[in-house]
Formats: sequence, structure tokens, C-alpha cells
Amino acid sequence: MSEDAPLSREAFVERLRAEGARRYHDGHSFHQRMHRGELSQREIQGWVINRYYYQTRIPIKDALLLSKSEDPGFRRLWIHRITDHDGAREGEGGLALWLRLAAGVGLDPAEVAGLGRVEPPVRFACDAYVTLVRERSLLEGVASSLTEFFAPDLMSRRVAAWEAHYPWVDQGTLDYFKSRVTRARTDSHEAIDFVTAHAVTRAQQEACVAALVRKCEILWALLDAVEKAYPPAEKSARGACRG
Ligand SMILES: O=C(O)c1cc(C(=O)O)c2c(n1)C(=O)C(=O)c1cc(C(=O)O)[nH]c1-2
Repeated sequence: MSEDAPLSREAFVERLRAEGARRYHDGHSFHQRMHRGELSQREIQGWVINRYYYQTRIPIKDALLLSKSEDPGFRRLWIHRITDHDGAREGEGGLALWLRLAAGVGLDPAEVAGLGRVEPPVRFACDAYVTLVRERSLLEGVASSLTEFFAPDLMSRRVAAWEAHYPWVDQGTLDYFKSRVTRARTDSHEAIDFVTAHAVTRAQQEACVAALVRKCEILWALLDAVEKAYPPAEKSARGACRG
């Protein structure tokens, strides 16, 4: 078989799964420490403040994706992703739920919504996701959303860890993650169907893998920046002694 022959659907899906699984941010030390219950309230708050910026970029990148499609069928399929985050009315949707989570970890939701405490490298990483979707093809943009393939397991682990290890969190505010488990599963299946139907050449398949890899790098860079800005307590104490 020629090197340029397209992979079968099965082999292509397996390749995406393997590349994503190796790089997904569930393996990042910040998430691992979160799951082991090792984060302080300040570290959790830092994550919530900064991840909110990621959440705000999602409906913007989905609007860009919609604008790239000539197909009403695709637009009908995809458009709910904007309302999922923005809600059908003020106070509804994923962004509102995230702000409830912010209150649940002891933050002022209005301050989080103001984005004034977002670290510059977090902005840079999240904006890179929007840029990727703006500058690459519709197919690559959809492929970059395939990290959601891995999100349901991570969110389930996160809910279990927060319930077990962070009793000071208002547990009623974990609804965002609970609601995303099913949603992310459906969304990623829609995206995989689209990608496998439209990546018909080997070059297109490779471009999809590359977009997914870049998205994993973006999510990883976000956590690197959070970890740097909110170091573990003993590390910051040691830093303070030296300083
Ligand atoms: O908490 C997470 O670890 C996580 C990861 C991801 C992801 O893998 O991209 C998303 C989300 N959350 C999320 O809440 C979300 O709405 C979402 C949309 C997308 C996307 O690329 O379209 N990813 C994610």
C-alpha cells in the first residue's frame, strides 16, 4: 500500500485516540495533584479564574466554525454549542454555571467574569485556539475539538475528587462538570463522525491529527501557566524564605 493511501476509518480513529490520549491534559501535574486532593483553595481558585477565560473562547471559536460552513446541515448540528455556553437566556448555560462554580470556591463571580485576573500566558494559549480555528480549515477546526473525546472521564474524576477532597467547595456548584459529561460525549461523537466523513485523503487525515495535537498543547500550556502563577504552598513558602 502506498504511504499516501488514506487510513481506514478505524485506523484513523485509533490514531486520533492514541495521539490525543498521550497528550491530553488529564496527565498534567496540576490535574494529577488536583485529583489527589493536594491543591490549596488558592490553587483551585487560580484554576477557576483562569479556566473561565477558556470557557469564554469556546462560543467564539464555534461561531467562527459555523461561519466557515456552506452546509445548513452542519450549521444546524453545531449551533447548539454556542447556546450550551451562552444559554438561551441571561443566567443560563455553561458560562453562568462556571460563574456559580466560582462562587462555590469562594470567589466573587463578577470579578471572575471581568477577566482582570487572567494570567497573560493563559490568554495567549486560549487565544491560540481561536486563531487555530480562524486560520485553518473547517475540517481541522472540528478535529481540534476532539479533545472532548477525553473530557468525560476527566470530568467524572474531577467531580469525584472535589467531592472527596475539597469539602470547603459548595458541592451544589459542580453542576457545570456534571452537565458536561454527557454533552462532551455527544459532541465528540458528532465531531468524529464529521472528521471521518470529510478527511478523505491521507494529507487531510494528518492535518486533523496535527490540529488535535496543537489543541492538546494549548490545554497543556494553560495548566503550565496556572501552575506557575499558583505554585504549591511549600514551594511558594520556600521561595519566600529565599527571597
Ligand atoms: O474541563 C476540561 O478539562 C475541559 C476540556 C475540554 C477539552 O478537552 O477541550 C473542554 C471543556 N472542558 C469544556 O468544558 C468545554 O466546554 C469544551 C469545549 C471544547 C471544544 O473544544 O469545543 N472543549 C472543551
